[in-house]
Amino acid sequence: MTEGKNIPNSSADVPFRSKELRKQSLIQHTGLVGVIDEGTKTIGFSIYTTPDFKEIAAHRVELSVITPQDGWYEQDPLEIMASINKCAEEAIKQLPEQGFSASDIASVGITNQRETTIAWDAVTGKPLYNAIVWKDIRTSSTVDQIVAKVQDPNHFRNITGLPISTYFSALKIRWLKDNVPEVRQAIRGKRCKAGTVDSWIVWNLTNGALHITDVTNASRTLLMNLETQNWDPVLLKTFAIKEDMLPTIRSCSEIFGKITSERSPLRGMTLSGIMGNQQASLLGQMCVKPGQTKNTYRSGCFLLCNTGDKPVFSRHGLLTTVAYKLGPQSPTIYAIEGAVSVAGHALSWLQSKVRILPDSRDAEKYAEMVPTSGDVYFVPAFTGLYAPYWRQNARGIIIGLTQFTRKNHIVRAALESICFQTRDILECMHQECGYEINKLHADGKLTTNNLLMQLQADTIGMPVFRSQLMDSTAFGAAMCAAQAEGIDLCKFEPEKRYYENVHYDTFLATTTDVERKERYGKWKRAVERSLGWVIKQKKTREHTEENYRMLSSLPASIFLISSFAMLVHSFAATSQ
Ligand SMILES: Nc1ncnc2c1ncn2[C@@H]1O[C@H](COP(=O)(O)OP(=O)(O)O)[C@@H](O)[C@H]1O
Ligand SMILES: O=P(O)(O)OC[C@H](O)CO
Repeated sequence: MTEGKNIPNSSADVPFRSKELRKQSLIQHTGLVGVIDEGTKTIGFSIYTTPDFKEIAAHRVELSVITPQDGWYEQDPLEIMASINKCAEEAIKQLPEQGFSASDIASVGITNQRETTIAWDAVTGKPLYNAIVWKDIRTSSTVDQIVAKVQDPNHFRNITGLPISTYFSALKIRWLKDNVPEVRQAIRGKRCKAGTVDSWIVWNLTNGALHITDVTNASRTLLMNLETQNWDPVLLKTFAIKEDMLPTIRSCSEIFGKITSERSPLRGMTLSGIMGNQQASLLGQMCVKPGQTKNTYRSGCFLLCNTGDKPVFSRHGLLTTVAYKLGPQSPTIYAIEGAVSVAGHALSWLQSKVRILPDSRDAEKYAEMVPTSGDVYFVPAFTGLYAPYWRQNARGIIIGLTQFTRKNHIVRAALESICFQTRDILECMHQECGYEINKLHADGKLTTNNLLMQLQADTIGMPVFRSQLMDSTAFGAAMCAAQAEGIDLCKFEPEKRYYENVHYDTFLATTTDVERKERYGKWKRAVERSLGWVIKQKKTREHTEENYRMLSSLPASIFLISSFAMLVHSFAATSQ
């Protein structure tokens, strides 16, 4: 296990968070709330005052990614827990300086990367395999087979709100079951537990007393029925997943239990919030009315539009998902979502693989050195394209190169690709929901890039409001945990601006309709050329690293046969 490197506490950089302000505002505080923010790249623990939600302490570390093969992304579940403990410990150390101590933390919330799947042994508490990360595409061939058979990638959409895709947890659990002998053995012995990362964290923090997830995370598994908000029997049978492996689905905000792990610096504290990270940032951006839309710019981009208490089902490739349910008796609020798999990740790629960028943070400086992208278009379809295309067979292209193209043009084209992909989704949202989306809330680390924000406004022709509170995700999760019944550190009032010091920077479009239309048209042509590049997916058993030795002991046909069985069942089940 490798421990990630520490990241400086960003709260220190935000001007309004002066020590004086913090001290003045300490007087009326009622309690603190801590948030575990388990992102794909970064894990953090932040501590907020209530009821005004100022971040007074935080620590973040980077999480390693294991990429044994092209398209495979894994993470070490033990590193996830060790990093959470480290972040909590370091953040708590900062409290005395603010006049607080760990005992002032009245409640803890969790927000996490969604879909990423872990299986573990309930007896030993040990993971049975690495976490399979959301963007991993090892199950592509299974998806292709299912889609070919049912003739429709949207076969389960009316139940789950999701298309059949490698993105979601069901296929990952199924892969673990079919390919990891330890998982099969644990299933036979009724010792196997599986779930998204929130479930793994809760299991560890409570010494195995709780195996739960919340409705936002569950809605990303391709196993939850959006209407009943329970595991759907048809889907469980289709993927041959036993319900006893899975966590119980709870609301996002209620007292779940106490943290009891002796390894956790949070021991003794109450766990009262769980939310998928993109839903948490929707709440953190206060997008609580139908039509309000946010985009979080991180490794990927995630656009969510609140659709109120009715799910809106997409005809154009968007996902229908649970936005939040702030208590067992509270209404379920839904959202429609478009996910971009590669956003900031394209910059990381230019930095670490192509090496034309010293650091992702230099992207703005590099791109500003040229006035345009020189008609270069970059479609970063490294693992296919998500919404609205949902094409696994797309691959990345950089097109429009001439002898005058410089690395700066490519960096600028990478930034523009983030903006174009965002526009693709916004156009869909407009068509699906009929809402007049006329502004976009932006957050996430990448939004520090002013040029990106300006290019975004110029690409969509509407204002972009960048929250100065870069971390809307943790803020949303903090509100969620703090408002739980029995914790009552705040009352969730959508009209109220909890963060009175939060300001937005506004970026207004400077382009004409004609310019936008022309450039977007070229983007669409570039996307066209990226589609269908992969003619045949690699077989899942073509593995290269020692980690996968267990695969080689498998009869080659097991996965295919079992996939076929799934299909037969799926047909039978869904045609009833
Ligand atoms: N200051 C910055 N300027 C530009 N890009 C950044 C900056 N910081 C991070 N990024 C990009 O954002 C992505 C990581 O965002 P982060 O929020 O840490 O991760 P994740 O989404 O994986 O949890 C990286 O791919 C990186 O390229
Ligand atoms: O950790 P992030 O910001 O990359 O978010 C990942 C998403 O939750 C995946 O659906």
